[in-house]
Amino acid sequence: MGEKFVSAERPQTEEGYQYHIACKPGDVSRYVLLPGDPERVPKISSLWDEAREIAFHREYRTHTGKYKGVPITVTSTGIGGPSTAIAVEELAAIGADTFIRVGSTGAIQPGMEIGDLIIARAAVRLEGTSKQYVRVEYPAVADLEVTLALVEAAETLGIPYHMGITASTDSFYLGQGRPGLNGYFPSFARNIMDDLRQANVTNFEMEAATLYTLANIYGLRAGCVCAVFANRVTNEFGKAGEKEAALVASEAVKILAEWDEEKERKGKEVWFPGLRG
Ligand SMILES: O=P(O)(O)O[C@H]1O[C@H](CO)[C@@H](O)[C@H]1O
Ligand SMILES: O=c1cc[nH]c(=O)[nH]1
Repeated sequence: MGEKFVSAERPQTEEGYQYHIACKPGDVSRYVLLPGDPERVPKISSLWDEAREIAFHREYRTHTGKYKGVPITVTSTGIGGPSTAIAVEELAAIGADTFIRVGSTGAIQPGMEIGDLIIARAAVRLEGTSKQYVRVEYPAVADLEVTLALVEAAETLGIPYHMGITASTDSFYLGQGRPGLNGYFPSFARNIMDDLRQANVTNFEMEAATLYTLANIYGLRAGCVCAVFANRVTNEFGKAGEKEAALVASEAVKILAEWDEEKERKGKEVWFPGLRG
């Protein structure tokens, strides 16, 4: 990428390499999958027709390739809002406009098992990053088309899913109602899981609220599909459902590309089922 940057406000090189993600215009598709874990990047891109590593800088690992003929990118965000906001800022600056978080999560409602998928139509903003962008009343809502494409993808592939509202936190432990070290468990943390469960929130993770908030502010599209690693009702934990989440997200990109083409052909701003054919 080189070491010479042209701006302190938006640090990038003359060729347009972005400071953190180390990618430049032309390196990424408009459709980008966003796992937190960099180790998930090759697992996801191995499901595509072709892929190559573009960059691996800090927590940001990027592969670009094709899934069923559609150009697609995956970039890891690392854990939490701050690094996710950086990924969205820099990816959008080089041409990305549609994001799908492919995460792991903790389910808090009964009937959600390890390995199940949850598609989040909205996120509770329990993180801090989005609050540095816009006031707290602003909605962290998923894009309608991306969410619908995730549903269509799961149905097409025959992969079961739940639809839900995620709560995105800055803390995996206290913030998600887990006791801290040596049993530190103040009352506000003790009650958080039950309060959210009563409000029909389905799961905990740490990035969707930041992603949705920034996407809405900037006129980008975002959605999220997560695999349940933690069952907070039965207190079980297991790493399952990653591949299914990756397949659903990749298939959703193929579907979105078709819908985007259909919208353009018919001069419509929003895709709706009646546009088909
Ligand atoms: O598996 P990823 O996508 O990283 O997502 C979840 O896992 C991490 C916590 O273990 C947080 O980033 C959380 O959102
Ligand atoms: O419980 C969980 C599992 C995965 N990721 C989270 O943020 N929480």
